[in-house]
Amino acid sequence: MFPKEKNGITAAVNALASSYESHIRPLLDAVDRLRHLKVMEEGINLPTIVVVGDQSSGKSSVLESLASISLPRGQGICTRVPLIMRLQDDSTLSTPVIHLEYKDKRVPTSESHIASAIEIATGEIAGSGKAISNSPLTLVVRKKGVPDLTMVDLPGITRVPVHGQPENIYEQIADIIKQYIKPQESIILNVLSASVDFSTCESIRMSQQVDRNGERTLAVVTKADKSPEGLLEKVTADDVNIGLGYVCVRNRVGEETYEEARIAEAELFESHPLLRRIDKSICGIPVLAQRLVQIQAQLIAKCLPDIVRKINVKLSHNETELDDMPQHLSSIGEAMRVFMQVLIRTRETLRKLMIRGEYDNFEEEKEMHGAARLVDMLNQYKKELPHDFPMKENFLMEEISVLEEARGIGLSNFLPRTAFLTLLQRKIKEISYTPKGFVNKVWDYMEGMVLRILDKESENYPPLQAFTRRAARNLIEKMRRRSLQTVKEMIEMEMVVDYTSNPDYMKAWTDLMEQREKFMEFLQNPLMPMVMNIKGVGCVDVGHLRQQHEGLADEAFDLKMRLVAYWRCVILRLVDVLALHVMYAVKNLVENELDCEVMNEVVNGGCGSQANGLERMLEESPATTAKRERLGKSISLLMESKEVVAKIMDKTSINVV
Ligand SMILES: Nc1nc2c(ncn2[C@@H]2O[C@H](COP(=O)(O)OP(=O)(O)OP(=O)(O)O)[C@@H](O)[C@H]2O)c(=O)[nH]1
Repeated sequence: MFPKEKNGITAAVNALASSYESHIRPLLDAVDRLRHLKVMEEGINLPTIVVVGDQSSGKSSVLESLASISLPRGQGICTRVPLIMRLQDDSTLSTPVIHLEYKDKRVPTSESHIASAIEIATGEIAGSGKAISNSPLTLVVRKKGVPDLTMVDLPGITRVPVHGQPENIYEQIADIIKQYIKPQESIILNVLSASVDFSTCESIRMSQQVDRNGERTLAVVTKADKSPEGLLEKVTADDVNIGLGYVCVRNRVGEETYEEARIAEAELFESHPLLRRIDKSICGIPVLAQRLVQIQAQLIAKCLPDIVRKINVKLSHNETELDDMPQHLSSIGEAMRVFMQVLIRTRETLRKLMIRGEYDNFEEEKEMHGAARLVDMLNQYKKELPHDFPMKENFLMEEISVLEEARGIGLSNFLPRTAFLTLLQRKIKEISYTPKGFVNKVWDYMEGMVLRILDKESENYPPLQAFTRRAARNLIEKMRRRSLQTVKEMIEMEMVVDYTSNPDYMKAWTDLMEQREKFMEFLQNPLMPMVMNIKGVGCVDVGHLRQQHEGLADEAFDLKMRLVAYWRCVILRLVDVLALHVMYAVKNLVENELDCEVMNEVVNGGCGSQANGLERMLEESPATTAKRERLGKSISLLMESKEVVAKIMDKTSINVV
């Protein structure tokens, strides 16, 4: 499929270029355009050939050989920033056109100045000295006969910091390398010196961490001229699991020209007694160039559909996020419109939750099921109220002592009303804390509900929230006070007036009084048991009434039966009236009062020098502005990227599956 090696790199690459120009070039241009657009900052990885290797393994020399240009080279750390090297074959050029791109700058340079230009640029990015940086430097070389390749050269891995290097240099370099080799879209070009045992190479250890089976790793063995012994055995044994295979090379040595270097390399693998035994299909820079061009084309074709998908997903995600962001308000009119929407939505949500019992948006949040929670609170309140007339002392003793104190001169068969009222008041006082507790509970709950809904509906406008929260709290306090006043009046009315039109009262009393005769018989007949089961009261001991209180017992029994019958009406009234009051107040709050209170606070709240709520809504928080800008930038970048990829998809036969 690929042309066989002819006389050196130029011939081979020319042949490649003519057969693949129409396919590889546009794909490469598209990927480079995406790289230039910094689409990787959006979390979209691009197909990349990443050059890694231990320090001084010969990475830069390999790149130099491929490009036939001089890069900074030597002992110690030379590559201090990721160097993206873009080689473009341009047969129309008689002299190469070279430039560097970094920090939004484009710096033209020439073949003879390239090394120093890179050193200057590296210094600007990473600072002078030996420090390293993660910001890349791009080198674009347009030259006749170079392979169309884009590769990233990374700083060499060093365990021991040399003088002037930070203590954590290893971690810093390892982090950069991992970031580049981790994505599945990266091909790892692992540069190994023939003079070392491959299994001890740090770069092998690192690439194995991200590419266990070596499927994405190609090894280039340099310095074949310096250490030819055992090289054939090493690449044949493949102890370090290199999936894409090995290519052995000899780079330029000393002041050789690139032409001289290629001739020397060809001779070396042709005539050296140890090296000539190595298969020619894995020897020399021209072979490496062919392999890389082939791998790169396959990689791009494989990755492009996924890149398109990722761009689309990211784009629609960012567009939705931007759409969901609060609208930037520029006039009071706009602020008013948005505020009214907040009010309307709040009212509708509360209406559903508190009145209609529709919980569609809060299905899982039981505490938000307002109408049902109000019923729970009412049931609990009902349970806490004593349904039977409370009795503390022995049966009828309290009634007898009250009757004794209420005696006056008059006919003895009239039951004194004051005795009835005294006992009633006493018992109502005892239970008065229960209705108070109930209304407090209701308004505590309502405060939580109203604040939560208001906060949710106005979450995009934090300055508005301060006003709406204040209004809601004030209103709930007002409603709470009103309810407590209602409870107070209700209790007072029960204490001063004994009245009911409920026919159940007379029916119940008559029913209870039918036990009177039997009760008197229990008192008068010493043979009867001491304990009697009285309807409405339960099993009671009556022995203490036999000797001393027989005279008043009959009257006290009647009084007790009236209280028992009436108590049921009182409890019913305390429950019913308060239930109606609470439901009415909640409905009123939702339908009318909340709107008025919030509106008043927002429009008139910030008196004097302070801005009112609507004016405050016009102020956007710096975080929101920054987010809006970031999303806007990201969307235009992704749209541009999408266009770049769409064009290339049209030109080639690659489809998104
Ligand atoms: N004889 C010989 N020397 C080589 C070969 N390849 C590289 N060298 C020499 O090895 C030294 C290190 O090479 P570089 O290309 O700078 O190594 P590097 O991996 O880029 O170095 P750092 O970026 O500093 O990690 C240089 O002096 C090169 O001239 C080769 O194939 N044969």
